[in-house]
Amino acid sequence: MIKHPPPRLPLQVSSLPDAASLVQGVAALMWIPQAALLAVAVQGLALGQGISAVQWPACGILLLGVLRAVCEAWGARRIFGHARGQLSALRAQTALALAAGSPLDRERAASGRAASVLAEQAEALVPYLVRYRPARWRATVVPVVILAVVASLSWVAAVVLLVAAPLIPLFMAIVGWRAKAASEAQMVEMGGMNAFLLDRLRGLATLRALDAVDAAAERLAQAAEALRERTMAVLRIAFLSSAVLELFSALGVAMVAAYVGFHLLGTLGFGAWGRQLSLGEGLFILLLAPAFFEPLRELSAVWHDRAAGEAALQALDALQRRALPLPGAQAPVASAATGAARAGSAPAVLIRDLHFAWPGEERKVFDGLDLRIAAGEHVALTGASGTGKTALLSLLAGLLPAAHGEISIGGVPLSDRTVGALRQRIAWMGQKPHVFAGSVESNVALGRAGVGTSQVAAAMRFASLETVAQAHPGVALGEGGIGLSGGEAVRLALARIAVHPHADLLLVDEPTAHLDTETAGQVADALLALARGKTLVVATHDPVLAARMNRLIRLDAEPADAALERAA
Ligand SMILES: Nc1ncnc2c1ncn2[C@@H]1O[C@H](COP(=O)(O)OP(=O)(O)OP(=O)(O)O)[C@@H](O)[C@H]1O
Repeated sequence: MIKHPPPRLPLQVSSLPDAASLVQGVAALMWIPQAALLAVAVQGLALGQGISAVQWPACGILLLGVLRAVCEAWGARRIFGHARGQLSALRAQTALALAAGSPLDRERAASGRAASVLAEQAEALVPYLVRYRPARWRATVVPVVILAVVASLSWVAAVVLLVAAPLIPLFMAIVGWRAKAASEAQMVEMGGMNAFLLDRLRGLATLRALDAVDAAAERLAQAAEALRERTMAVLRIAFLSSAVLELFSALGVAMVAAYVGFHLLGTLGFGAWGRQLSLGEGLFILLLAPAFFEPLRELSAVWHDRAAGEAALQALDALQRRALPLPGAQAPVASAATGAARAGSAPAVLIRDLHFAWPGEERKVFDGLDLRIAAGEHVALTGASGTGKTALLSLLAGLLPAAHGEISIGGVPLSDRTVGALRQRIAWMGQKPHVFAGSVESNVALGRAGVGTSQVAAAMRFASLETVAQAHPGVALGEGGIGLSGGEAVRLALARIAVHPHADLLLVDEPTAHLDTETAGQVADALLALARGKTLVVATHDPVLAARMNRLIRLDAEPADAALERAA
């Protein structure tokens, strides 16, 4: 029995400031000595010391300026590199989690949405990590240090800063809640629109044939309009948060300036720990006041990056949710050599007490199914539509996890550990083989290891594909197999199986559906030629194909003992 994987851990980015953020914080604090030197120079000029009062402070300011620029540049480079690394890791983790879901999971994220989240929305993590996180760290450290320095000279100026400062985070928090909700809504809208667009583009032929293009275009226009409104809402909130902050920081600086001015004029003689501030000290406080608010303003400017970054993290996290895991997805992939070593003669297939129900559904597709297929036997799975032929083939191929029961292939029980190696000896042909955009050759080879041009050419000859016009070098097929007829697409799928070197269990789903009698006959001939000496399980409604198999298994047939019971 296939075990379900352990519960997934939520996605996280490391929360501690790294060395680069620390260096950037120190760079921001360098303004304090720079302001002090500037104040000393002005004080010297005021005392009539002339150019000599300016020379050394100017050198100091310049040196500190260069040092600050170097620190900021180094920190920014490091933070950016680190952020890209973290984003790549999160993308890889999400892509792996997506790949670890069964391809038959109905609840899988729509391809358009997954692509939109992985490619576009995930990018929002870079500004979040590069701008918001360091800004948040600077906003917690720099104002505290500046406040302490200002308080050592004037407690009144410190109190003014202290009163103005908490209003900023308070308003930002209020705005931030709205920003997060707006950002999430915008991203959902964008993902939904991408999914819709991709889906409708895939079904364009159907829409065009049934004259439903206008309706789809209208829905798309509505989705674009909704996205525009959501984007404007996010921008409005971003502007609002900046405006709130600018207002409070301007008020704070103005109040400090008013106090320092009146103090120097002697009107407000208190607030400097019982002494009178000098011109230099007053100027120093004045220069520090905007620097006190600077990190908070920076934080406000990047506040919407936080909302977008957290929404992106949640979206990446949501992509990892799955109702149906892919068996063995967590186990290492077995090499072709392992598969070859295990394959000797065609395998027998044994199914014992198999139970399976789709997630969230009461009705069981299989409720204790027992089946035995001998080594090298060719069987046809038949039964009314919906009886579970495709589901059974998928369970045998390890594409679906069984709830209970045992499947063994060539004496090896199918489990998370063995499924990778067993797939090496299974050839699968689904009901709707996917044809990728590209050449016929690349569609046959599918980039599989050990599949060279000679094998591809032989497989194409076998499936009579080399006579197809689209199989000429330099001719590429369109998305979803545009350029191939239905019969040619089936032959392409047969060529894919033919090229598989180790496959000795062929699982084939309705290969002759929708084909004319002659083509269906050719496909059946090719399939039987391919299955010589191999075990073949084919799901079919085609009585002609079924008649050519060794045995027929009706999935909707009543179990023998149940029938006996009823007769009794
Ligand atoms: N991915 C899926 N998620 C949930 N239910 C599914 C899924 N695929 C199929 N089903 C349901 O499972 C049941 C068995 O489907 P399955 O495709 O195995 O039938 P089938 O015998 O192959 O039918 P057909 O002969 O029409 O191809 C059906 O009731 C179908 O609606």
